[in-house]
Amino acid sequence: MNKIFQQQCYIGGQWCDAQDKRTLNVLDPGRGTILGTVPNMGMAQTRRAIEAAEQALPAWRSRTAADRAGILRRLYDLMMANQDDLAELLSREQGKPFAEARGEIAYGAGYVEWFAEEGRRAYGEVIPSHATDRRIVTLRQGVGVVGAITPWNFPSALVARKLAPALAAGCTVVLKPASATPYSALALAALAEQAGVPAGVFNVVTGSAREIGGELTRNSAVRKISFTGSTEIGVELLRDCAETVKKVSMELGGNAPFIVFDDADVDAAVEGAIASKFRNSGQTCVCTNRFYVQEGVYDAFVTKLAARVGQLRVGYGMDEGVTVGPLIDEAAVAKVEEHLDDAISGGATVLTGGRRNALGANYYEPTVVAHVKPHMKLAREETFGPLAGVICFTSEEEVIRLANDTEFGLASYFYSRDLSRVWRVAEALETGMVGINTGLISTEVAPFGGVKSSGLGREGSRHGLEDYMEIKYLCIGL
Ligand SMILES: NC(=O)C1=CN([C@@H]2O[C@H](COP(=O)(O)OP(=O)(O)OC[C@H]3O[C@@H](n4cnc5c(N)ncnc54)[C@H](OP(=O)(O)O)[C@@H]3O)[C@@H](O)[C@H]2O)C=CC1
Ligand SMILES: O=C(O)CCCC(=O)O
Repeated sequence: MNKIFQQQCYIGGQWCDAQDKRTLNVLDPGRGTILGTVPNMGMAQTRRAIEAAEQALPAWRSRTAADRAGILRRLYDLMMANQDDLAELLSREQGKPFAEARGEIAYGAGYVEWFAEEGRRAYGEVIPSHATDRRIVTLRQGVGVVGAITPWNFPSALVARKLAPALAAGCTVVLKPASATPYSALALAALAEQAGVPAGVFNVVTGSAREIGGELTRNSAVRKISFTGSTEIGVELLRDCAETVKKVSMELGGNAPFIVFDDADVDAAVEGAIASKFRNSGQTCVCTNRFYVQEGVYDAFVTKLAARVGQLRVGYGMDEGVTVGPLIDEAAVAKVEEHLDDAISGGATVLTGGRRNALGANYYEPTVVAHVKPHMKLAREETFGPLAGVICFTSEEEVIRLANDTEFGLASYFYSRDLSRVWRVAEALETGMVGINTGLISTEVAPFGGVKSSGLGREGSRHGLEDYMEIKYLCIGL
């Protein structure tokens, strides 16, 4: 554990403190205790990290793709060899159950392995020419220095999902991880160092979001910003990136609908609902935020869902058998309470849960509420917690209108056994990702991303590499 538990930042291949030695405490959300500290850096040290990334860029981008792939492959091996230690660190700083944390490490490593392979296939093209004395060729080249900003809900996998395509494409990276969960990112930097990632190719800066973010977005040496987090901050970053016309990837908030039609397999839908709603205690941007169940199966679905949710075991992430950990902080618990109070005051009924858990301030019981109405807060705003509100609907046309009646467009889910309906509904839903008869859609081989206010760009799949590359067109006179 000692090798990967780093409490310093990583800049230009050196582990370092803030210039003025200021630090931030990092808490264990499950116990409220202090896990350690990290440097509280600002603008000057971010600039230094960008300079280190700029200096490392020419040598890194001129290595062969196979060479970069070999280093990424070693990083993948190291992540898997250290899976348990990484998972424990992740569980302690973020709160998710250890088994889920192990899953996140493997999921993140999957991106590293995928992009190690995909980087070798960054082909250009030869285009039939418009003139007999010219030839047209395109090259795909890495964008340059990348600024990456990641959230606390997947502190390891979301770093890997940005770092791996960037490095595979020949870019260098300055990362600002979430202040609540910096250790998983610093652990990846330690493993990247062991894997042979050269000094300056991957830099991690912790501290003031405004100062670090401000420098990353305004510095003209940074050619791309890749952000995962709230829509509010994403919009601010987009505005700040406009001045230096950076390429951007934005993976922002969601409000995923989960629709169960009368012809669905209700038991399968209940299992899908558990996976999609209660993963990471409901703190995932693709988590279901509102359930729509058709009138013919409504009662059966809510009864079975409540019974199944009642079996979930709330507890400290590192304790055996725990399936739902704490939320990240008390503000997150307060948001769940606000959404539940709003629903109850509008006539919704609690079927299970509906209160804080005695384990501590950040724990909340997994909750199911029935007779929810589409105008209620829990159906309009991202709850980001273990609260499942179920709305009854009558027709396909009505539910499509309700599902699309949101500024967000990240993920959606539906259950149906009617093939024609499957195509109709999949095409009509205004989201970047649709889970059909499944509640789990995340994998490194598929393009992850949203439409509308849920973001720009795709992560994972061959499209994920594209987001870190530019096309250069060569017109060759003969
Ligand atoms: N799409 C998703 O996966 C996520 C969505 N959310 C949604 O957002 C809500 C709020 O969560 P929150 O953690 O506050 O999300 P934020 O968007 O505030 O944080 C995400 C990341 O952005 C950083 N950040 C914050 N402000 C700035 C800034 N001005 N410039 C540059 N970087 C900045 C944060 O740093 P720091 O930690 O230092 O503040 C963190 O690294 C959640 O309840 C949820 O609804 C949250 C997380 C992930
Ligand atoms: O919350 C997110 O940003 C999504 C990360 C989890 C996933 O990839 O499914």
